[in-house]
Amino acid sequence: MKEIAAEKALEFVENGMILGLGSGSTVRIFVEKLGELVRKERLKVEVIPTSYDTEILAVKNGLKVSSLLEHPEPDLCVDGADQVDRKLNLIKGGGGALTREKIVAEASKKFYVVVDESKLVERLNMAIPVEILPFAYGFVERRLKELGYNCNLRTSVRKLGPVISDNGNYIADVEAKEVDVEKIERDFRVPGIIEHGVFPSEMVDLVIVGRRDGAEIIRK
Ligand SMILES: O=C[C@H](O)[C@H](O)[C@H](O)COP(=O)(O)O
Repeated sequence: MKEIAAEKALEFVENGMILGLGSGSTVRIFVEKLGELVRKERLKVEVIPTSYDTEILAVKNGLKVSSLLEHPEPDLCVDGADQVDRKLNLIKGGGGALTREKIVAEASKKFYVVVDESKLVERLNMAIPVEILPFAYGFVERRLKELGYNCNLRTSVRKLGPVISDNGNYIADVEAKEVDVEKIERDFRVPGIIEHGVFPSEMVDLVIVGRRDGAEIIRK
């Protein structure tokens, strides 16, 4: 179903485009398919990856990697999500790439999200990935606790200590009693929080949902 969503997103790619590339398993499929398309159709496309993972994959698939310095306004950003609600608010950052993802999504003229149907939820309800400057961690944890949130530093069985993001920061998964998008935007304005994984629906142009029987496009 991820493949169906990725395949559909390819239909929006045009010759000459600068494409923001998100991160995660759905985007990985999109990147491989994009590489094939660019080779086959000899398209001139440049990409701006949002993680080392996507960057390496893009290069291996023959895509020309660029940056926001050269192209501060990409034409289209394609990215996955961990959860999507009915209004098209998202939670992202399951892979810890949320900060660069939010930057590239916001910089781009269009932001399209590719998900399989398991990501659609009535209400956002998972812990929110948050990128935190290590220097500030103790303070951020305390402040979030005062505001009623539970902060869990992300760890991995393959590494001692906290997971470190591509930007050299900690990633925490923050439990909220309720994911109220506007409240999160207010509450998470804490010095030391670099970015959080709630992407408000205003950022999103459309969501492509891969289903067993084909792709569904949800617009706002
Ligand atoms: O940090 C990771 C990203 O936000 C991903 O886009 C998100 O976790 C969805 O990934 P996947 O397509 O693997 O479910």
